[in-house]
Amino acid sequence: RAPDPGSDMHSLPDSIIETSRPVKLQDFVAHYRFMSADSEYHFSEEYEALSHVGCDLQRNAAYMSVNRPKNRFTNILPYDHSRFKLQPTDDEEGSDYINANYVPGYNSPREFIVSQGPLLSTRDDFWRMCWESNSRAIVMLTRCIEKGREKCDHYWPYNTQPVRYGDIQVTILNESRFPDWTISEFRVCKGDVCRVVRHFHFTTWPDFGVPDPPQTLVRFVRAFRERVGPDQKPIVVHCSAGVGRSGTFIALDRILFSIRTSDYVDIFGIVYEMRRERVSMVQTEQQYICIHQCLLAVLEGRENEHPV
Ligand SMILES: CNC(=O)[C@H](Cc1ccc(NS(=O)(=O)O)cc1)NC(=O)[C@H](Cc1ccc(O)cc1)NC(=O)OC(C)(C)C
Repeated sequence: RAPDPGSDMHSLPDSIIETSRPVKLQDFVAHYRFMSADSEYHFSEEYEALSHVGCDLQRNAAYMSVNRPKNRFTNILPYDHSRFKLQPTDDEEGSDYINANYVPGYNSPREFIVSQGPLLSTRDDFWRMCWESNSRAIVMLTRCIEKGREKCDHYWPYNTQPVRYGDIQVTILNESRFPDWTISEFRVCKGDVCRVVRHFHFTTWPDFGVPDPPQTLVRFVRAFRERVGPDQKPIVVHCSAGVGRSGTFIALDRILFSIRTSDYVDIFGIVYEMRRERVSMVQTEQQYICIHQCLLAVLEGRENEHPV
């Protein structure tokens, strides 16, 4: 049973810290109705039961004075045990640091590298992370500017002219614009070695909010997976802080894989596992409910439904 909200989980033996709440798929519609009743009371209780996950984990690298300016937000800091480490440059303290963590997916315990939206001062590090991890896909879930505030640096070229980010040169090869996302291919080169990296940019997901309608997110994940197979990893995922929208996207991706082979779905367990690797993954209760609404739409055959 989950500890009562507000209790100090450090003092609880692992044996009673709840880590999963599987639901039989054939019961999912009834489960959703139960959780939504009484102003979503049971969704609130379940989401609150996740609130302390990860609070025992260390973030020492993030707190180093040389690294603090590399963090976009003071409260979104990567755990030491799962953080992505850049290849350090000789004796430069903090040169291995970027605000990013490995996060498990359906296909691998390190399927995703989840990061904050690059800052102008860290975008060279971001490209170094993409290169050193050999990632061939970047999922971006925020706009660069939202309501007049910078949420993410424009870390890729504005046109087809090549741009250098440290030792990495990026050139846009092509761009396909859709109503809710843009899919581009970049040529990414380091010295004479070049790769193609695909960029999946969801452009209509408000910060702290949910896609409207939720099916839009299902269709985005489908469009992404039509182009990126289960063997292609790691996949870099970011939004602005790299927790709310990024966690919601990864949770849905895992669920859409799992329902192909399992009679059960464990949304609580998926979010629990992600939060052991990166703080606040799925950052609002409405995002947690949105994951359920996406699955409901899929199970009821409504994923391609468009609002009238
Ligand atoms: C609720 N807002 C936040 O937690 C954001 C970080 C954040 C998280 C998630 C998202 N959404 S996203 O992950 O989907 O991009 C955006 C921003 N944090 C800040 O704005 C923090 C303040 C804060 C808010 C809430 C909290 O519990 C602790 C500290 N401010 C902050 O870091 O100020 C700077 C940018 C001037 C250094």
